Amino acid sequence: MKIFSSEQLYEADKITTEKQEIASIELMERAATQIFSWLHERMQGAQVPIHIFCGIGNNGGDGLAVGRLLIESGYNVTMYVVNCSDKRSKNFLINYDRVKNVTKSWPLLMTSEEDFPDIADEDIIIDAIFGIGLNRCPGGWVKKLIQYLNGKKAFKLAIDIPSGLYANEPMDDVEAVLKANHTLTFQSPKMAFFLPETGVFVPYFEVLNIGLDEEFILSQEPLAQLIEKPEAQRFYKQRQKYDHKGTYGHALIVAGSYGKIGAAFLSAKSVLRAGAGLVSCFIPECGYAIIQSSLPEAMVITDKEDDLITDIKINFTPSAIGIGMGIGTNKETVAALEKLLKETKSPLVIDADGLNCLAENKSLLKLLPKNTVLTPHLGELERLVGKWKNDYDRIKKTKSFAKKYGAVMVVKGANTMTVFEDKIYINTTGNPGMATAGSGDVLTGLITGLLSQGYDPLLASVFAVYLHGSAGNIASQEISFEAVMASDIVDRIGLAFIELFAQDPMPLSEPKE
Ligand SMILES: NC(=O)C1=CN([C@@H]2O[C@H](COP(=O)(O)OP(=O)(O)OC[C@H]3O[C@@H](n4cnc5c(N)ncnc54)[C@H](O)[C@@H]3O)[C@@H](O)[C@H]2O)[C@@H](O)CC1
Ligand SMILES: Nc1ncnc2c1ncn2[C@@H]1O[C@H](COP(=O)(O)OP(=O)(O)O)[C@@H](O)[C@H]1O
Ligand SMILES: [K+]
Repeated sequence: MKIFSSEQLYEADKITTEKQEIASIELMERAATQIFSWLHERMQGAQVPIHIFCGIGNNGGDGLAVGRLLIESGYNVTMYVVNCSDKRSKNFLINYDRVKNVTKSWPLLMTSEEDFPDIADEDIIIDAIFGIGLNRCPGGWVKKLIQYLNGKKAFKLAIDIPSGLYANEPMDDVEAVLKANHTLTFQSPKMAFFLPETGVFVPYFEVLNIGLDEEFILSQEPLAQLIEKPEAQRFYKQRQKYDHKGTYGHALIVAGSYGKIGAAFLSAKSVLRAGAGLVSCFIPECGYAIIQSSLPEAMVITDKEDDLITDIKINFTPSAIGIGMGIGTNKETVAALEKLLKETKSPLVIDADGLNCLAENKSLLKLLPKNTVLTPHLGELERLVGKWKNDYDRIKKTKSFAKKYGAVMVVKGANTMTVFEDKIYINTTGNPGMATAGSGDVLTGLITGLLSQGYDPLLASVFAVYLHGSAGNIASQEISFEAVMASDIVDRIGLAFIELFAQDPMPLSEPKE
């Protein structure tokens, strides 16, 4: 699924009404009907009080239209107009009149704190105050209203976007955003849903297709591409009957130091689970017996030093190299990394201390072979690109870093974001159970394993991130978020491959047109 900007959505809206020869009020009715159906399917006529807070723009118009449809079906609805300005939109006014025609009374007008209504814990709040047309920070009593609603336990459903958030810009005031329980958004998820600062206001969302012009949508370069199951399925390369282990490459993992040999174990195991034909681990001498006995499928080459990596000597050309997990940032190790960067022709993934070595020795960055994959978490990213003002500034900095060094940047976290050239891919799998020691090592192994099988660096990264999150999801479903360890993730990579092509259970009801 593609993520579009608010500007693109307004344009799509305009082109759709022109091409389909419909009035924009009809598009609003489509949108409102979808929201009504969503609610009706779940509420089945229940007389739970529903409070709809409508702004004076088209988001408010949506709210009024939803309210009217609910009332016509016998629901217990109260509508409020959050009268923050006189500039009511045309479609707001049409729906305002329609409400009057159906209910024989006007919605309640709110102009100050005195108008805030009582809301019980069991009630439902619908937020139609501001949509993607928010153009300044909600202030005064409107901000207080948002805070008042946030203080209520009632279930909060936001239309299009929680009020106070911009679709694709940083928010102004964290205190002036509605904390929605669920958001029903039109046509395309918004960028704000996937970034840590703003995404907390959108714990769950669904996209409603309101039939905007397909041709226009397809012609647009999105802000980002969301990676869900259908996209991931297309990445998968089928194995052929006469393939042999040579077909899938001989990968190299360079990892570990005294006390951190586990990083080599986890990443090398992950390389094999990803499907590489062979894996060799280059580790300090002290890890030899550990890896040989814990992972007999892997071959082991050791450094001349007992507890550090100082000189990476190998006698084969790896099909891919994953380097950096638990290696430390010792001077000799940095020198070993520098030599490898200068000499290798293999596709490369650099993680963890490998990234810290680069950050502490920025002159090494210009040695990065083109298309090298870097997998920083936010701490490591900051050491590479410097401090950022907000999530959008971080994206900008990551993009320019990726361009400058020709790197594929895999920025890890919830909704891991892969950045390459001008493109952004946002992952949808994974869960907080994966915030555990070594889960990043497993990801590096997975990327290395896919590179080894001939996936190109960008594809290997985006696909590995998806599979890694999916393995984490399977693990947490089995044993809880808390109990997941990196070993559990690595051992479910196989199930993640199987899940990729598993049929989803039948939906409860047929999708609506
Ligand atoms: N294709 C689409 O994208 C469709 C969009 N629709 C709805 O239209 C919405 C966008 O509507 P609008 O462009 O009218 O914008 P909004 O309804 O989001 O709000 C903008 C209005 O509020 C005012 N305003 C903005 N920030 C304010 C603030 N901080 N304090 C006080 N007033 C403020 C603006 O001046 C403007 O009058 C979408 O979010 C969606 O809900 C739907 O009706 C259907 C189609
Ligand atoms: N809240 C979360 N939701 C989804 N994925 C997460 C979450 N927290 C961590 N992860 C994933 O877990 C991995 C953690 O990697 P990293 O921070 O490098 O850990 P380590 O250094 O311990 O291996 C990343 O792939 C990250 O995307
Ligand atoms: K809203």
